[in-house]
Amino acid sequence: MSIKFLPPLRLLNPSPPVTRFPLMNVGLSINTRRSIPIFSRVFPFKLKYPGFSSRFSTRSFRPGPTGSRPEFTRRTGAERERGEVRSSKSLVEDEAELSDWVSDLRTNSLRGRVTSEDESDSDMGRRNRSKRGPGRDRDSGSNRGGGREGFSMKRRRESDSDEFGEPTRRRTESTFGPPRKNRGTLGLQNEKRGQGERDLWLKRDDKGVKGERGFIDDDDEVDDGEDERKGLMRNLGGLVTEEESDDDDDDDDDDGDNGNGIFEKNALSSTGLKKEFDMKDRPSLSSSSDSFMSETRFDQCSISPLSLKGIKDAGYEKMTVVQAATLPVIVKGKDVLAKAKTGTGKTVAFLLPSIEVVVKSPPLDRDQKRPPIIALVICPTRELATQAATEANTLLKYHPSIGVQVVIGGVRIASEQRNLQANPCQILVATPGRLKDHIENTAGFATRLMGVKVLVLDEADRLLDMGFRKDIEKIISAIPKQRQTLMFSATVPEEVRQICHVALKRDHEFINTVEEGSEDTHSKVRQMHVIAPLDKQFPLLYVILKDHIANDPDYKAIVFCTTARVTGLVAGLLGELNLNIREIHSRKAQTYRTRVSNEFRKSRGLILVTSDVSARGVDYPDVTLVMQVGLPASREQYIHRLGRTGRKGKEGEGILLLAPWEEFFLSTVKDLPLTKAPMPSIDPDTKKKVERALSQLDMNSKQAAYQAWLGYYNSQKKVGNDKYRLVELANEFSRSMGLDTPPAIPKLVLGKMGLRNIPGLRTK
Ligand SMILES: Nc1ncnc2c1ncn2[C@@H]1O[C@H](COP(=O)(O)OP(=O)(O)OP(=O)(O)O)[C@@H](O)[C@H]1O
Repeated sequence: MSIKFLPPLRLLNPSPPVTRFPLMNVGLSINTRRSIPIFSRVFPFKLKYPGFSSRFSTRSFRPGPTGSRPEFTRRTGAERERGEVRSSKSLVEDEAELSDWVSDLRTNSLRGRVTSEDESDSDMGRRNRSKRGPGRDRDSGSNRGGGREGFSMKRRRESDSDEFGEPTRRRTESTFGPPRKNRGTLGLQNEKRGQGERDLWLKRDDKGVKGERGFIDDDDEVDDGEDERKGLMRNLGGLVTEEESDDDDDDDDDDGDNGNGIFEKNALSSTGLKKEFDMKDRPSLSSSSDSFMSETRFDQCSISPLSLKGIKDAGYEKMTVVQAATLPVIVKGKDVLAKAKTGTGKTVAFLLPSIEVVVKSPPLDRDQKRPPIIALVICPTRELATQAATEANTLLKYHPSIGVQVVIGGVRIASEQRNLQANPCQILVATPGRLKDHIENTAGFATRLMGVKVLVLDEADRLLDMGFRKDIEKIISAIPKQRQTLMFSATVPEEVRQICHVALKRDHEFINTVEEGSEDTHSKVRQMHVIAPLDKQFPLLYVILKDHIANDPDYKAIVFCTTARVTGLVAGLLGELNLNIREIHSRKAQTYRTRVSNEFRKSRGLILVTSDVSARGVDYPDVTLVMQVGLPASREQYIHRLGRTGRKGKEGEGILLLAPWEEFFLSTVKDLPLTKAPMPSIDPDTKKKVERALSQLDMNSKQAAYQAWLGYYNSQKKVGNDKYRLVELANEFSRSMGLDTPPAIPKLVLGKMGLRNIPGLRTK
């Protein structure tokens, strides 16, 4: 048996010294049976599937090899200064604050505080807002984390009107010559894409999700500022925590298990250390090295017969690579941090074992006043949460006694409360802000959460970034420590590895299905960049989209923009240019977002113009092109956005449109096969057409876009550091919208941005 070890560099890659995570120290006595070391050293991962490392690696994080108190490394003052490893500090800064929060919950929950069913969401929202102070709200839509939308202090309600009416599909001529089949947008090979994908947007009316509409009321729009939080991730380097959860770590180290078929050898030895893995034990992969499918069938794993029936009905026979790699480990009860490329079936990978935990739990007693929630799935966006709940319902087809519900921002909390009471569920899918609202305001909810046995953080790196982490910490403090935690993402930057102890046990497995030396993106997705000054970008966007449409009548494109307001502007422009577009961003009502999302899922011949609310996880089948206009907030965000195409091993195309001064971004993705595209030409007619369309756009939308643009780039260190240059660039953007004079910005907003008295800005 040949055993491959990972390169020494990686073996010498311990996490930073970690201290006891203060959150875990607060009044939750439940299931805490042992004291936890104050410091622990996270040991290098172990290769779990030797010889298989080229396909995926798995790392086990453990205390010292002898089980002794782990060592820790002291940091020098200089290191601290550089912020390489910051001293252990929760984002919930005051430990006492968190402690009070939790004990308050307990008291209220035990008292059975009743929230009036008539209490409107807005009332509650107001109350919460005032409690949290301005700028603290999340799912209820405050502007947080640096004012991605120009620091507007107040969110506006938006009507739920469809601005674009019926599709206006029009065949257009290709800028690069006559319409060509089998040619990419920018002249590259473009084969016909697979058709007839199963429509996964199944609805089950007998379950909590009831499609989307069942839970979504019409009249309350609040946006959760998802856009506004992006971009913070990159700053995590300076905010890395050393804290560690103080979970027990040996209970899960059970000695192998009984019936996990092919994965039997993956058992842990009685010492808690892994046995080496034999090549023949690894899940075999389908013949194509690029395939996301494995050769392992679901029935080869210890899954309940009813779940297997559900899987079969869903059309799944074999596991995807990430499912085959994680399922056996998860069903043994281990905590798992898993990395797998976009569109490769991570949702099923965490839902299926979570369902199995519910199956093994005592059945729900309908008369129980506060039936426990057993599996808690947290997703960063509403669309993603709804999608995960829908997938759960698909898998639960033959488990009529297991219920799923979703709680997300933008929906009346009172209606969610009614549903939670009327249809007790064992699986809850939630966005963080709304979940926290329920913990604080829904009678008996905190008690129900004490039944959680599995916590899932989907898009884990996102949920642990600064925009969400504080809420996640609070949520974690409200559920039992003795639980299994699963974290999944297509991107797991080192910073996240270092702070994952916020949620995971020390002995968790890191299962990385991205082949060693391979990119984080799919080889079947052609990636190109176009560098052009701002004044050329709108015409270029139009030309590229038109060319794509001409090449592929079955096109389905997504255009990502930097902020919600810029998205609104671009959507307006492309609509004015008679392209068949829809728009989704956080400034749109949730009902509208849901409707558009569903429509786009089913459609062809449509362009979705969106902010980063659609960047992660959303599974739109057969997207042919992903365009990213302007600086992506981070390398991770670039990868997730691109991942909306090329799902399930299909082909796709990605084009990144940057200004020359944004070219520095390319260095952050230089390991990805991103090539320079031939510069499309803009004929004078096209130029005029775009100018005319711009002139038709509402001034308010231009003003809002300008302010948002300024806010976004101000928050991007590389651009925002030089305020003078930033303002010059913003005014260039303003001119690109056809404005001779840049719009005025309220003084207060400029003050918040740190841009007062910068020449070139107009104030009001
Ligand atoms: N075993 C399977 N066989 C075939 N298709 C599958 C299987 N498991 C999942 N899928 C399908 O694969 C697609 C992508 O799955 P999913 O959305 O979970 O990907 P993901 O890895 O979570 O992507 P992202 O990183 O973008 O969130 C979905 O349409 C899903 O139904």
